[in-house]
Amino acid sequence: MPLFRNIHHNPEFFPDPKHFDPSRFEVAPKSNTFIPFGNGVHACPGNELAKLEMLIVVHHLVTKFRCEVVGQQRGIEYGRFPVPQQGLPAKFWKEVFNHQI
Ligand code: HEM
Repeated sequence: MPLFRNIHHNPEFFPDPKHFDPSRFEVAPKSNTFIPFGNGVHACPGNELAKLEMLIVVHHLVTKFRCEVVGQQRGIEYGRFPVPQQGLPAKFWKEVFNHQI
């Protein structure tokens, strides 16, 4: 199995790879350099479901809730997948928005 983390942290493909910069994806990455769901015969079969779930969760969070991070952030832990060190405690509250289309 390829080491996806190494590919995703290769500065040749992702300059300053440890810097959280979602805007880097405004330009599509070079093919076969961004493979969060793996590839080949064992590529993740839950790929499309996972993306749909993320889209639904983010949609509801940004349209119905407000949030803020509680306490200080302590960096990123680089295991097989990057995760916030000691979790990412956050507070969410429901907000009533006046959506007029
Ligand atoms: C953000 C969410 C997810 C990520 C980043 C992810 C990532 C991955 C990765 C990197 C692999 C290994 C691919 C390889 O070996 O080349 C994998 C395998 C797998 N994933 Fe996911 N996955 C996610 C969600 C899901 C979901 C929602 C399901 C099922 C509902 C799922 C089911 C599986 C299964 C069964 C395998 C093993 C496939 C095999 O060995 O043939 N995954 N996933």
